[in-house]
Amino acid sequence: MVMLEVTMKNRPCLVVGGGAVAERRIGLLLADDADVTVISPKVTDTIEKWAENGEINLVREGYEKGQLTQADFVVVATDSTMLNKQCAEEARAMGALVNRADDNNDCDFVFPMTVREGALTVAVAGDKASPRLLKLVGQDIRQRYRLVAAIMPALKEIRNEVKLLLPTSKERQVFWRKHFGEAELTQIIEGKWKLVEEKVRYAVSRIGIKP
Ligand SMILES: C[C@@]1(CC(=O)O)c2cc3[nH]c(cc4nc(cc5[nH]c(cc(n2)[C@H]1CCC(=O)O)[C@@](C)(CC(=O)O)[C@@H]5CCC(=O)O)C(CC(=O)O)=C4CCC(=O)O)c(CCC(=O)O)c3CC(=O)O
Ligand SMILES: NC(=O)C1=CN([C@@H]2O[C@H](COP(=O)(O)OP(=O)(O)OC[C@H]3O[C@@H](n4cnc5c(N)ncnc54)[C@H](O)[C@@H]3O)[C@@H](O)[C@H]2O)C=CC1
Repeated sequence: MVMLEVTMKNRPCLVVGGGAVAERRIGLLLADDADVTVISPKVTDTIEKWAENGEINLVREGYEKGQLTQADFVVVATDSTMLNKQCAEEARAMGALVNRADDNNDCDFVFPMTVREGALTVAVAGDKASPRLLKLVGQDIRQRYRLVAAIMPALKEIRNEVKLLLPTSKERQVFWRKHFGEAELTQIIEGKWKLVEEKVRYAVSRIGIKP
């Protein structure tokens, strides 16, 4: 599998099933403004609220063969293995990519464990070995990189300045490789961003000045 970030805005997505797993996936899709349709006779309270607020289109029926509407991504998450298998086959025949909650070998795409902390997004996948372990790793990463996330807006600003001062991509690459490396990352993690910022800003101020 190749890990990608996909823009879901206005993209037709279908979720079959309305339980806890479906709810989690719908939440992720809505966070990027996907066009979500849910097919399920029963749904969780949260899914019910999304439907009331017009955030999703809810079809209150049990999925039956031949009932799927066109979608780019289909999440299959009913509590019946037989139904899930049938639904995944039908969705694929329509050309959709399928995520099947009860069988990790029958997925065209999976949802990696994703942690967001400010501007930082880290996604962790684990060869489908243990979602529980992924969750723990994700929590650990969020903790470890909290300070990194916090300084990202400041670093972005410096990067934009460097873009204006150094005209070629090659020059910018050389600049960043020289002034921003593992040692700086360690300092940021240790809460010493101000020191790093000072050093990098000094280097920026020296751009164009012969050593
Ligand atoms: C393949 C994948 C496909 C996919 O669904 O995309 C898949 C498949 C399955 N999960 C199962 C079980 C559980 N999944 C979770 C939790 C999460 N599962 C997620 C991803 C993925 N799960 C994809 C793999 C990604 C990869 O590994 O690279 C996370 C990361 C993201 C998310 O779901 O959004 C989310 C954590 C985030 C969160 O909780 O916030 C828990 C933990 C819990 O509930 O506390 C349990 C119970 C404990 C356990 O089993 O470890 C079962 C067995 C069902 C059964 O036994 O019947 C299958 C099916 C199978 O294994 O065949
Ligand atoms: N991928 C993952 O992270 C996990 C996957 N699972 C698997 O996913 C399955 C679903 O898990 P939960 O959401 O917890 O189950 P759940 O029991 O909470 O929800 C099942 C949903 O399927 C719906 N459903 C039943 N028949 C249907 C039909 N004909 N058409 C449409 N919807 C129908 C029900 O109305 C209900 O909303 C589990 O059976 C399990 O195999 C379980 C835990 C985690």
